[in-house]
Amino acid sequence: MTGITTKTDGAASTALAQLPQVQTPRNPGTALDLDVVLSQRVNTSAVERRCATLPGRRTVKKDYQAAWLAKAISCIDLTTLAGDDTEGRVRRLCAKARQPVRADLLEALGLTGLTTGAVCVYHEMVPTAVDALKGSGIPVAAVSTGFPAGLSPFHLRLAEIGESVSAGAAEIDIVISRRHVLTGNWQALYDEMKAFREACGDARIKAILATGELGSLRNVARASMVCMMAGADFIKTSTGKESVNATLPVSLVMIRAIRAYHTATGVRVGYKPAGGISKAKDSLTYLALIKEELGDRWLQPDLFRFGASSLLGDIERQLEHHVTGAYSASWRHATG
Ligand SMILES: O=C[C@H](O)COP(=O)(O)O
Repeated sequence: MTGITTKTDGAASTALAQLPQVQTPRNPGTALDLDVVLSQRVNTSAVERRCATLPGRRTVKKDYQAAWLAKAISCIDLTTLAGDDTEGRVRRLCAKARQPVRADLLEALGLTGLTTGAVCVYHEMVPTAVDALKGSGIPVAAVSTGFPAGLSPFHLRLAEIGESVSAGAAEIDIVISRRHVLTGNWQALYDEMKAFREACGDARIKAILATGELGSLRNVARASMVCMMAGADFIKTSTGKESVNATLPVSLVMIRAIRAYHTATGVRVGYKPAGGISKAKDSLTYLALIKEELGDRWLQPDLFRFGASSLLGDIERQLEHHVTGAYSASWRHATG
């Protein structure tokens, strides 16, 4: 991905939009340390209190908001994961990933080089996406391992990863076995995650925890830690198919696990909230949370992504409002 430049005024907007595009080293993982895993505890009411104040307290306005929204776009894994996906739909999505905002709005904002962070599809659509994104530098992410339930035979889940990597996917979003978390079988979760990581080879691996199915925030914290110890490059909340997907409390717990892992190992693991994030305002809240809890280094696409199918359309509407002062109907902004 190329660097983003923007004409919007202000040091903060410049700092946000122009941090150098880098690629963090991969997470080599550690041995499974059950003492550390079992020491993960969550004060649920404190987490809820912190999250309740966040959306109202943190608002950015005018040019700063435009710069933050451009930042959000650069961190979107633009996603289509539907049973009726076609090559045509995936090609339209990829065109949108290459140019996420209408040309006249980009021109007015003085934005150049803006793309989404990746395009995320099912395995069958990987070759189409790879072809459509050729030369753009935008990676293709494939959901894998029997997504979304993760209940297909283990050897097939490993083979699926290999197939997607061979087809050109640079990122693999795996789903963990929720039952290993629900039964406290941390060794099984670690072994599974490690095997998935090995099957990925050079492709970056995102571990989808499906947090809405893990029963408690404590389980979310422990599963996050085990997946990072087993070498996850990213931890991701949800498939988008659970009845509860990304939430701020779950995000705070996962982000703090990432911070603890970084403190212990020096390794930066990425974070991807996914599922149900469709409003520009919500994207700003997530960016503020990351900035406050992890710092600016995590506000780069190599360490932060939104998994979202419809967020981009709302961000584009907000950017149009920023430029013209008027809101247009959502159908005027093609989202693929
Ligand atoms: O990983 C991405 C999610 O499946 C997208 O969910 P969404 O359609 O609710 O944005």
